[in-house]
Amino acid sequence: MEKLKSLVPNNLKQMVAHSTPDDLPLTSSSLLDFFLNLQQFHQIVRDLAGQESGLCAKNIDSALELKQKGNQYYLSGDYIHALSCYTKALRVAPMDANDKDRNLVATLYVNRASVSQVSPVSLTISVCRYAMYIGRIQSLVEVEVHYDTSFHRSQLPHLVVYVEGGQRQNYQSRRGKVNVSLENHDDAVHDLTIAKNRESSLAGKKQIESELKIILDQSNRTSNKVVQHTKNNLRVSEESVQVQLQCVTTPDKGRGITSQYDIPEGSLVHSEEPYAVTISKHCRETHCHYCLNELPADAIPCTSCSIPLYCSHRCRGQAGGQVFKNCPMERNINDSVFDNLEEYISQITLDNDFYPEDEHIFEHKHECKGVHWPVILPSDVVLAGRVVVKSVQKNGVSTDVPNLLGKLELSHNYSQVSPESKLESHIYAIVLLYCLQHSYGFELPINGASVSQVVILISQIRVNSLAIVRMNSNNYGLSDHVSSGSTCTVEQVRVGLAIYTAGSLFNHSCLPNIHAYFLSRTLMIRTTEFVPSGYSLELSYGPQVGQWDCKDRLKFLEDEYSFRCQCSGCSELNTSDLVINAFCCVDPNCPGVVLDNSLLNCEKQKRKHLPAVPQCSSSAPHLQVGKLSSDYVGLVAYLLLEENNRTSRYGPGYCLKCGSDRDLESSYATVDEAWIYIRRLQDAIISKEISRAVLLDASRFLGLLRSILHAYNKSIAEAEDNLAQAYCLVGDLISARDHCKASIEILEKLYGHNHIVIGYELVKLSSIQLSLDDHNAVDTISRLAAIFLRYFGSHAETMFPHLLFLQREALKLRQ
Ligand SMILES: C[S@@+](CC[C@H](N)C(=O)[O-])C[C@H]1O[C@@H](n2cnc3c(N)ncnc32)[C@H](O)[C@@H]1O
Repeated sequence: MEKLKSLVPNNLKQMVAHSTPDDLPLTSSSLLDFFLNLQQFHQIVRDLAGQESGLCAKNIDSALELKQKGNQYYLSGDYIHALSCYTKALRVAPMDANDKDRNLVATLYVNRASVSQVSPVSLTISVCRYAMYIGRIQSLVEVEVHYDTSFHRSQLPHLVVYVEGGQRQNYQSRRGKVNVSLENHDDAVHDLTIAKNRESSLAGKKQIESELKIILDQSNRTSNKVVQHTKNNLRVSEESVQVQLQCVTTPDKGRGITSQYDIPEGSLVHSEEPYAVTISKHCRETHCHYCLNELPADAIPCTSCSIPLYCSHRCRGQAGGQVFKNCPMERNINDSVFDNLEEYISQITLDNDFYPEDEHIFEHKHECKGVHWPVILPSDVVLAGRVVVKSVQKNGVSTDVPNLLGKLELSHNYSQVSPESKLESHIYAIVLLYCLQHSYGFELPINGASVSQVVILISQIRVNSLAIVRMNSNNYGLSDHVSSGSTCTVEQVRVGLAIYTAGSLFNHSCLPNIHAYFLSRTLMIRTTEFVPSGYSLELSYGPQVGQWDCKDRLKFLEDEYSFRCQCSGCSELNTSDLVINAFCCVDPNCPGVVLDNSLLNCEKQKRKHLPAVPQCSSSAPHLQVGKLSSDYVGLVAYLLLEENNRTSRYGPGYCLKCGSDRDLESSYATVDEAWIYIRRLQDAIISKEISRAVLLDASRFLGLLRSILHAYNKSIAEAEDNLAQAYCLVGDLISARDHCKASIEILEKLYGHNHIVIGYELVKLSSIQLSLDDHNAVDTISRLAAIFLRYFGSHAETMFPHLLFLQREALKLRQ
């Protein structure tokens, strides 16, 4: 893209750089004319969209080689590697290739099903997952599914389902394997241990031992993984939205969403399927391209180009614009397994049981054949491509792009974006339209009008798209010998980008009263506090009070979304913003706050930016200065920032309470020095080599930080957290617990006691407490469970399966 940019003549660049939405048809057609006469442009489009140069990896020789390797692994009893080889072979096997007079793809599916003691593992797992859903796991561990060995492409597997009676020889072993697939590692280890004890042959014992080792490895890697694919899918329909929302126009934020009635805390207020989605580039090999959940070992590639991978036939079918009949997820929970089992199995295995529906768009078609552009163009541009294609598919090929996209009615920020960004979106719009025409082949008019619409669309996507995230967990530095597999910290991973038409109407607040999360690709929105009728429902687009100070939040929102935030967090004083990056008073007995110039100015600005109309404030009560009569810091700062009280004594570097002067320059120098030692500790944590000297230095400099920074400064919380992690690693859990608590104490001041961030921090604390057999873990776990319930409601365990483990442990401690 840089190449194309450099070729644009200066006068055209200037014209585009200073364009307004009204000029777009002219600037777009001028740039289009220029590119059409440019050899390099046509070459770039050919490289990006040409199927001949595509990534399509179909190759019969590689497929046969991989199949051969898989067979060798299979014969040697290494089923995990066999499965991996067959899956890789499936990815590259041409659909029509034959091997020994049989269709190669069909053979590979049979081979894959034969893996794991000829029990078709993925099918058994699916059956068990279904059984789990309807509460019949105990009876289903005895189900076996057989493939007819004559399975051929045209002749789908003949399935026999029966309850195992007398054959209990391998029962525990098989159940162990199923449990592994369900990430139910404790049970798997238990089952396999029994199987090993029962197994009489030496070879059999060895094999089970190797499986046990794999499970323990897997368990270490995934025991805390938060997202469970199938559970995600299954639970979507369990809870329905009961609240009637309305779209209103607000004076300072454009359209927004309110409720006509009071809404209790923790209510599900919105649920929506995306209009269009695209997978994050770093997740293309690890996550399903349709539901965005993590891929299982037996992933399924696109049959024609083998590039996108799916977690199931169902997802592949849906990406191909098809839906299943009688979705089993919507079944009555009391349905009998055996009434539905055969039907269920046929649904998850038979491609021909799909049928197309208008609502389901063939998402992948225009990106098929291994073309390069979905991998190379930025995610928001690829998403723009999906929106264009969906519009065309829904409304017909002949319709004009301008009319199609108008229906989305999304807001945009084209007028406010930088000149550089305007030029880029022009270039991307032209390239995208040519790529779509090349690889998808629809008759889309490419002219000034259509290009300008795509320029606006890209701008709309930048303002309105939501990043789909998954929660992932890490071991909190507890070494294996102390962790007993129970430790966990949570981080968010972006797995996709999506447009939700109604979801994009929710405005931003740095003190949000709703929380968005995703089950597969379904957006869920839930209130995190009581919302009175008529109040705005606002989520956070990223930054929140407690996370960054006000000036950093404002900058982020200006840079990313081109608006000056008008939320109550940015226009009313709150304790968090005053203390998050503040210094303390030089008088150790004074609790006052010392701010530098930029922080002080930003806090003073809040008074100027108070909105004309009283806000529907969503701020948590404990953060509102007006209600902070008991919070000394907040009250003092409030009074001193009043215009009347503004004297030079209360400028930058002065304590806002007593007026004592702090030397900011030397304070900054000391803080910088302290951070050198804390960063050394962070590096040591990453390398897991923590020397006593590094630990002692970091502790000493934490003391120094505490003597300079305000007691609620976020850097202290971070340093405390680092020390907690380091002490975990060296096995000093008592010190780890103290530092962890100290960090939480600060974060509670910044975010409020019931914020989800506190929930995640309490997960760490409870892990340490459990490892210490500390009975306070019971309270910590019940507190964090209440927070998760507030943010995720009935989906809490789906989003965070580790919760179940923690609750079980709390129960044990109580007994
Ligand atoms: C995703 S849209 C939300 C719906 C939008 N208000 C509309 O009318 O379509 C995001 C845009 O809403 C406006 N907005 C959202 N939150 C805001 C806030 N806290 N302060 C000011 N403007 C806001 C900005 O113009 C932003 O670019």
